[in-house]
Amino acid sequence: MFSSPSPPPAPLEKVFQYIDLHQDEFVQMLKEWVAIESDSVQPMPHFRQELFRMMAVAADMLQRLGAHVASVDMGSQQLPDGQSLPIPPVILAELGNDSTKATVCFYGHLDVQPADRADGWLMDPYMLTEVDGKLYGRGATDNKGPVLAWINAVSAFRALEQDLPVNIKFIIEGMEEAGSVALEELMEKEKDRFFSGVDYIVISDNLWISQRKPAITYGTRGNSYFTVEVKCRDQDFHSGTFGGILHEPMADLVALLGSLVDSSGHILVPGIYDEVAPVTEEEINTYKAIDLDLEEYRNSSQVAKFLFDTKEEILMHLWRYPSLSIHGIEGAFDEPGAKTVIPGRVIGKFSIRLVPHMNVSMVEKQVTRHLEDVFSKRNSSNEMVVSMALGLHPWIANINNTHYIAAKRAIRTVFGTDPDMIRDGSTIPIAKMFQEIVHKSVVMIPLGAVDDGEHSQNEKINRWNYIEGTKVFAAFFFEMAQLH
Ligand SMILES: NCCCC(=O)N[C@@H](Cc1c[nH]cn1)C(=O)O
Ligand SMILES: [Zn+2]
Ligand SMILES: [Zn+2]
Repeated sequence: MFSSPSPPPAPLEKVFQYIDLHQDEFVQMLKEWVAIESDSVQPMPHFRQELFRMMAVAADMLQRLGAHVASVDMGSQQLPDGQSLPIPPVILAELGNDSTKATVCFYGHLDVQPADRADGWLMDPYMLTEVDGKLYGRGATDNKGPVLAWINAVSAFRALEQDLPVNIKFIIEGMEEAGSVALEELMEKEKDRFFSGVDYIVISDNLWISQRKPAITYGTRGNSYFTVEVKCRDQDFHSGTFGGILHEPMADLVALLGSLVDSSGHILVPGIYDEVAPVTEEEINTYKAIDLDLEEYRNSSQVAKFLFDTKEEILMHLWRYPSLSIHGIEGAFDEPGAKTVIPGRVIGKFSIRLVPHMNVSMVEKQVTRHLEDVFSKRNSSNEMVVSMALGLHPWIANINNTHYIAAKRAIRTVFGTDPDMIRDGSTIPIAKMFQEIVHKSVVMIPLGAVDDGEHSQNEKINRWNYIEGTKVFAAFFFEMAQLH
């Protein structure tokens, strides 16, 4: 699949050698970062302390590299149970201020998803463990490895006393997995200050679609997340005493949830597909060019059969069509055993992944109207309340922008192949914020392979991806300077 990469341009040769020679140090650094339990999802003081420690370690490292570093106080987070927890600082750092050079800003996050050995990890999730070139540990690929790869690339130039080809800025947060709490306000505040001199944004917080072939990401879906509450009363009922004489909340809710999507994945909410961008022939050709082995993908996902049979259909339904997922029911009886309960109040949760040019508030109206219609036909005496808890916009970029060209060249230099040009079916809300608030164009340069298992048990990054990814970032600095 790959031709062997031609030798890197002379200025990069030493940098690549340096990266190869120092790879064990880079892995050791990742080990130290993974050992910090910077879980932003579980609202416990221990994890918050770890998050603060993580941000301090990163700030210190950037300072030692010679960056000017500000750790911005983000205030506190009010939790639904009344608890208030401090938000870890966001790092805004800059290295170089040469007006003749391009300024590239890297966004990353150092918080992680929860991880517990008892959930099925084969090793301590906070002890980076290498097996067959795979570096297992929570945060290894999401997102500590890629953040470190960017820093390693900068440090290689510094150690060799080579002039950095671009000015670098960093925005690094510690609450991404909890929804990037308070980040939007910071971006509003900083758009004419920290971000004013930035030319391009790079994010490396997603994965390739292949195990071996690199990729560049130019779009993500958005998400509108709904809750639908059906309530009879605040207490449960005995089904022997009340079964047969009630409109049961759970029966209403199951009918409501069952009205949303059919067995072929088609969303049944009227009007929902109206604004979806029409498919073009040119676009279909881009999906054809992508190197996806459907059988390998299906097998590694442990799924018997997908809803669609061809690569093009699968990619389109992941990236450029909306999808509706039902996530769970709060208040439902979900324990083992045969409890004869009728839940008195239940809350269903589902979300719709949004694509260009769907509009969040239009989707909110369409979903609410549809659920009200279905509910009214049931003549239920229960109360129903629909709310949209999250409304995240889809993001799509122009792949002809300079930083896309630089990223493609950098990947070709390191891997000897052109990248897959991909979109991502999930949501990285900050990309749209950069576009809408800061008015900067984003390129996503993922480093991890499709089987890295972000958010899952046994998350890993391959040593190869981590080290070659470090070279990609170094080559990217060089290519950006050539194109500027
Ligand atoms: N590959 C990057 C994944 C980032 C991610 O998991 N984002 C979340 C964000 C989100 C959307 N709705 C609620 N949170 C995702 O689920 O897409
Ligand atoms: Zn992430
Ligand atoms: Zn994540």
